[in-house]
Amino acid sequence: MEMIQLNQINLTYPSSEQPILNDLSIQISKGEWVSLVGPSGSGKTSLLKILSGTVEPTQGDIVINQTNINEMPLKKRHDFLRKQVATVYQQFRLLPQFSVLENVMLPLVPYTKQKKQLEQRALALITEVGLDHRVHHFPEQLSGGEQQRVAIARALLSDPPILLCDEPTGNLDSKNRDVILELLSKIHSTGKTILLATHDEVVAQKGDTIHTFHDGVVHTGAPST
Ligand SMILES: Nc1ncnc2c1ncn2[C@@H]1O[C@H](COP(=O)(O)OP(=O)(O)OP(=O)(O)O)[C@@H](O)[C@H]1O
Repeated sequence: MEMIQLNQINLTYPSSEQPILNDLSIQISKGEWVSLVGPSGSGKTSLLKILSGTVEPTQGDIVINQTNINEMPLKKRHDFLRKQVATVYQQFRLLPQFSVLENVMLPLVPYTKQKKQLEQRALALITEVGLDHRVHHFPEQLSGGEQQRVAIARALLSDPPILLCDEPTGNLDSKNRDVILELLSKIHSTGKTILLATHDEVVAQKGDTIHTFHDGVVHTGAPST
């Protein structure tokens, strides 16, 4: 079953004339792990932003989980995407003044009355990423790899079927990279669909499919075995 369909997506940012994505059409199955590779500036982050609703394409249809999101009013679209998609960033993006537990809980605090249940879920996710001994630490007290594990727990809080990862290991050494890849593999095995942009060949090879971006178009291939 298809989880994501992108039909003839075009993207030109208002401030430039150069199209970033040119008639891009890709289908992604439920549970697929897709690597997005290609030179800097080729549009990988832009595509992830289109899927998280932070950038609107100039043209084209986006169908997520059988729902055409172009046809939705803005607020409904954002509510829908909040449940379907979560993003993990290269820079972790944790809030420094909040503890690990608070960072993981925060995205759903405005939407939840049952704070105790939310806390229990956050604690379970923190344990799942192997950081139960760091629950009350603050981001600056954690290594980069640990911070990224917190960010992954935060992304999983709403149990979204789709995880977007933008260069998630770009700030990590190879040992921490491997820890994050192992964690993502575990998450993938629970049925999540993963789209991961990377410049790291080792990371790209983890995908079931590799989409290579170049000059606004995309070539699709399988990882080498
Ligand atoms: N808000 C914006 N307004 C104008 N141009 C933008 C905007 N965001 C990105 N761009 C441009 O769009 C192009 C694609 O950027 P994008 O970040 O999608 O590339 P990328 O493949 O993810 O690059 P990298 O591998 O360096 O992260 C770049 O030339 C960038 O400068």
